[in-house]
Amino acid sequence: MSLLHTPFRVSNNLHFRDSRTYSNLLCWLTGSLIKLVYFSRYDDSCRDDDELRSQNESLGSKSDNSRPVLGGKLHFAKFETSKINDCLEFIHSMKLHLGGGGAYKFADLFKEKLSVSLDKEDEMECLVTGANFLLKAVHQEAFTYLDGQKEFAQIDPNDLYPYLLVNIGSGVSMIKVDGDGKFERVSGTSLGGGTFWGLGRLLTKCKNFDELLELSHQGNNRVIDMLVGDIYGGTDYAKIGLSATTIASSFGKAISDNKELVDYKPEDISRSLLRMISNNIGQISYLNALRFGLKRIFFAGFFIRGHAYTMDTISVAVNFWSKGEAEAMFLRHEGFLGALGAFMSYEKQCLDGLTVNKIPQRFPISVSSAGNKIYCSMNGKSNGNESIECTVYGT
Ligand SMILES: Nc1ncnc2c1ncn2[C@@H]1O[C@H](COP(=O)(O)OP(=O)(O)O)[C@@H](O)[C@H]1O
Ligand SMILES: CC(C)(COP(=O)(O)O)[C@@H](O)C(=O)NCCC(=O)O
Repeated sequence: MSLLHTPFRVSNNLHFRDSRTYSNLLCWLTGSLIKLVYFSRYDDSCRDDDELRSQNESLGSKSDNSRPVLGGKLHFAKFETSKINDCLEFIHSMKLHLGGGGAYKFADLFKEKLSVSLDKEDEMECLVTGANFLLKAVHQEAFTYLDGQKEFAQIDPNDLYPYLLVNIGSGVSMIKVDGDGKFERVSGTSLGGGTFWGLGRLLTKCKNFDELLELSHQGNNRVIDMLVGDIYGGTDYAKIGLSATTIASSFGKAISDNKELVDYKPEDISRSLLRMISNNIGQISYLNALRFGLKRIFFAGFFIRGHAYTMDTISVAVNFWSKGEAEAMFLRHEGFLGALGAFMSYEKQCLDGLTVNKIPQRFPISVSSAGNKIYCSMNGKSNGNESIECTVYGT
């Protein structure tokens, strides 16, 4: 693991009891994107602690009157790594550096600009902690996506394990998760989000990731991909279960066409590339799920970006290779698992005995995490900058 890919948190004194201005920042700096997770407490004039306590109790969450309670929100934000200065400015303007988290390559920068030091965390461990937390605590976190239909999955926190977590960042990690802190990284592939963005940038001259993704909407992969039908005179190869429209060879037409790069539309290139990467990840993921008898596969990482075509392609690949036996699921907070996991570990280490109690507004879900009860609800739109309402109990 390179330092660039290491999650960090800022060490700081956390004045938990005297916490009117409490904000705890966790900053995750990796190859492409910097993720921030931070907690801000409600303005005392908006909600008082008794109100929060009784709200939780009315929803079934037991609280201890002797412990201080903080109501607030967990916020999520992301910045491109090249825009580290915007990120620092944001942290500074929000005064987040006064409370907590974040990465090594930028240690000096953080020290110089914000006067905070950075601690190192284990990436896989944080990913798993973040995934377990979200899957157990956040209502409507996981969903399936097929043929344009998004369906939220009902996850029973008591029947979550084992599952395969596929994190699609710059590269791809496949992790078999058996419990809290119990996991094994079983596979991976270097053909991931960085490959899509890197090759896409070179081949289309797109200036940013969103532009490349947007292009793929309008493209037609059949212009560049060689289909089974292209090989067998327009017909299926039914005997081995391949329809005429199945991709036989990604980018395969580019070898036979007497064309140069400029002759292809960037839209078509983007589409083919997106399908190639998504298909491949879906297939390898399923094979690993099969290897360990795992029925559920959760896909995360910022490559996905809640993009319909990406999710659809991954779902179709899993469905195709498993003959309908396995199902791909996606997470609303796809890109924040590591940051959230590091935030959770910070809570555990620095705030001994802390209970995070998240306020369920409509769908209370009780989960037990390291002996603590967690309740939560979501605000905002999926996979963007959003927040989770929560209350925090101190010791
Ligand atoms: N704004 C963006 N800039 C760069 N890459 C992006 C952006 N949004 C999504 N991505 C995709 O997300 C990938 C990085 O995913 P992420 O989960 O942040 O992993 P990493 O930890 O490797 O940075 C990129 O390789 C790219 O495919
Ligand atoms: C090295 C990494 C864990 C780093 O994580 P990332 O920043 O890509 O999210 C990941 O890129 C990866 O698992 N790459 C694939 C390596 C392989 O198994 O071939």
